[in-house]
Amino acid sequence: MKIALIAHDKKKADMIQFVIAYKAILEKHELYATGTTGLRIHEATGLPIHRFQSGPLGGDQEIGAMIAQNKMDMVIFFRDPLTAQPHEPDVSALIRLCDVYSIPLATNMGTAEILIKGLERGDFAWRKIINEKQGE
Ligand SMILES: O=C(CO)COP(=O)(O)O
Repeated sequence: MKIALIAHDKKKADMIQFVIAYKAILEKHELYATGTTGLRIHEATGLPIHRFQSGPLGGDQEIGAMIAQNKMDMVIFFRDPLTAQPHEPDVSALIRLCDVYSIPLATNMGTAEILIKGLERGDFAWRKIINEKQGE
């Protein structure tokens, strides 16, 4: 499964903690991230991770484009709800596309833990069925 990991600056420490805690599960999947989040995760865990542009430079939109092509299976996006982002339209667009395509999305640690545990349990096998139908 293809999983996108994104965190705003004040949430990056939470994201690293999360990836370390669930490394054994996440390492079985293909990981993608916005630029700085991906770099920080890679430095902290050594996990291979495909990095897009930094969020403010288009990274959210690149991940959105993958969703629109049905090439992303899950998004974990630790947003900072207390800081204005210069690229807020991109953030909203990414969240909107998750809803358009019914892609599982967690925007905080509590929900992310449930998604990851569900992933390990096989709750997202339906995504594989959709991907196989597309010949992925
Ligand atoms: O801004 C972001 C998401 O909206 C995250 O981008 P970075 O991972 O490059 O900091």
